[in-house]
This record gives sequence, structure tokens and C-alpha cells, in this order.
Amino acid sequence: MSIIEVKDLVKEFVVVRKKTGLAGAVRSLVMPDKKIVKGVDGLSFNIEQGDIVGYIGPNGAGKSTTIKMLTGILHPTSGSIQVCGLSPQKERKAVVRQLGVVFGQRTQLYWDLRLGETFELLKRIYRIEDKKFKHTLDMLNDVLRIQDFIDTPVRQLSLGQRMRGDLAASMIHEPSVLFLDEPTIGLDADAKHAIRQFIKTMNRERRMTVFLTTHDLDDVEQLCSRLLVVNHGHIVEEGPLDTIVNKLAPSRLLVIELSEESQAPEHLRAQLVRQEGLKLWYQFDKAGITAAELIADLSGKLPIRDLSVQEPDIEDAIREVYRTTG
Ligand SMILES: Nc1ncnc2c1ncn2[C@@H]1O[C@H](COP(=O)(O)OP(=O)(O)OP(=O)(O)O)[C@@H](O)[C@H]1O
Repeated sequence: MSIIEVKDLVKEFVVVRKKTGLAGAVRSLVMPDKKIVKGVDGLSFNIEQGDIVGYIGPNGAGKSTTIKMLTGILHPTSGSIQVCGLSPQKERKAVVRQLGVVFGQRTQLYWDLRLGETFELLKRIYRIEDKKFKHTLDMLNDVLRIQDFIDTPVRQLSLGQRMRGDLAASMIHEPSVLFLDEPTIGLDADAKHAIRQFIKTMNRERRMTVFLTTHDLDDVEQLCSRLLVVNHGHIVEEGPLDTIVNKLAPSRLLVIELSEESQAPEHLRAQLVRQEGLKLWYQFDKAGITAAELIADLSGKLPIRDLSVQEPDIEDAIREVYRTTG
């Protein structure tokens, strides 16, 4: 059984269009002009335990709406969700014990409490015994280095410290699934690195399943074993990042620098697309020939001084998915 199962999920929001002016306001009250907005529209996917899945899509694609339904905050209009074999809507209390949730744009911490007091409060809410609590906090401190600011009120924490505090708080009750909605947004390079290390460690050592939404493709590259690309509320691509990029942008470039001027040879499975002075660019498809084979073929015919292989741009490939499914 998959740890998360989503089938034919739909979430409709009713939006009332406001009319302008006093007469318009009165008319809106008597006869509201209602419009249905589909936040999620026929969404289906499964996630296996221990996966780190990147859930990506353009603005307004339905990512946050999905996370809110998976964590029981929102009720679907139709369709079914199972998380750890439970319904987040019907068995919310039991599901919440299994989940950690972090929203990068909004803290879950108590603004007026010190970070350590927040952890104490969560300990009581989840009824965690002293020994286990101390053990988990020590482990979280090892990875997230929260000890330095554990006595600081949450309102005074920097964004990076707050984010580490949020992640620690989401892990206090040792959940089996962690939902992260843009966990690295606005963070500097060091803080991003720390958060990514934390996610990798929790996944490796505790087999924790991670469901991650992000607009930062470095998060995706460094963390995710699998991607779900959502657009207009349903899945438009899925699979490992490499597979998606290879499918959309199969060409690579071999850039060769010559030691002396030479006639560039033709090649059956690569195309000479550019030549400038001592520099040559050959375009080739990974499925047709490997870079090693092409280099071996050309090195006998050309005086090569230096070379490099340019992989396709991941952002371009992902933008292409959004464009073609938009
Ligand atoms: N409470 C709401 N009332 C009305 N419409 C909503 C509501 N919440 C979301 N929507 C609409 O549902 C769609 C999906 O929104 P959602 O916030 O899930 O997108 P997202 O993929 O998380 O976007 P972003 O990357 O910008 O955060 C959008 O069209 C949005 O306007």
C-alpha cells in the first residue's frame, strides 16, 4: 500500500464577483454573481514510503490547495485521499499524529513564546514522554543547530532561524510524512543548504517520506527522487527529474577547443551547429550516442586541447512543461 493515495480529487472554491458602486454592492447582496474556481481538478497520484517527491507547478496550479487537503485543513469537493491508510478529513486527529507540516511563507510557531517553550507546548499536545522528547530534541539540535536560539522569542528570530525552528517543531512527534510548502523561500545559501541537509538526513535515517512544493529547482535537483508536475489542478508530467528533462530536452552539446585550426569532420550521430575560431559545438542526442563515444570518434580526427559537455537547462525544460500544458 502506498503511504499517500490520491484519486480523482477535485476542490472547487465559490468566488463572489463584486460589482462596483453602491447599486452594484446592493445587487451583489441580493443576487450574488458567483463563480466556481477549481483549485484542484481531477488529481490522482500515489507516493511510496521513503520517497522524497517534488510537487512543482506554476503559480496557481493547485499545490497549496493539495497540501491543505492532504493535511486535513481543507475538505475536497469530491475524490478520495488516504494518508498512512487514513482519511485526513474523517480521521484528522489520527492523521495529524503521523504528519509534520511546514509552510515556508507562514510560521506555525507561537509568535510570543520562546522557541523552547513552543517545543514544550507541542510535547504536551502530543503527549510525548520526557525521555523521548529529550532524545528527539538532541537529535534535531545535532542536525538543525537550534540550541543557539532556543531561548529567543519566535518574533525575534531571523527568517533562517525561524525556518529551522519550524522544521524542528514539525518533527517533535516523529511523523512518518513531512509536508513542506516552499521550505527554502527567501533563505540565503547557507540556510538553504542546512534545510536540504536536514531533509536528506531525516529521509535517510528515519525513512521519512517527504512531499515538497518549491519553485527552487535546486531543491528539486538536490533532494527529489521523483517529480509530480501539476498544472490547472492535475498532474501533467511525472517521473524522475532526469527522465522528464531528457524527454523534453534530449539534446546535449559537446564543446571542443582545438589546439590548432582544423577542418571539422561531419558525424553521423552529431551535428556541427557552431564554429568560431578554434571552438566547435556539436549537438547530439543522448539516446543516439553517448558523450564518451562521440569524444572517442572525434579525438582521432581533431587536435583537441580542451572539451566540455553542456547538459540541457533544467529551468528551460520545466518552463516548457508549464508552457505546453498551460
Ligand atoms: N480560498 C480560495 N478561494 C478561492 N480561490 C482559491 C482559494 N484558494 C486557492 N484558490 C484558487 O485555486 C487555484 C490554486 O491555488 P493554489 O494556492 O493551490 O496554487 P499554488 O500552486 O499553490 O500557487 P503558488 O505557486 O502561487 O503558491 C488558484 O486559481 C487560486 O486562486
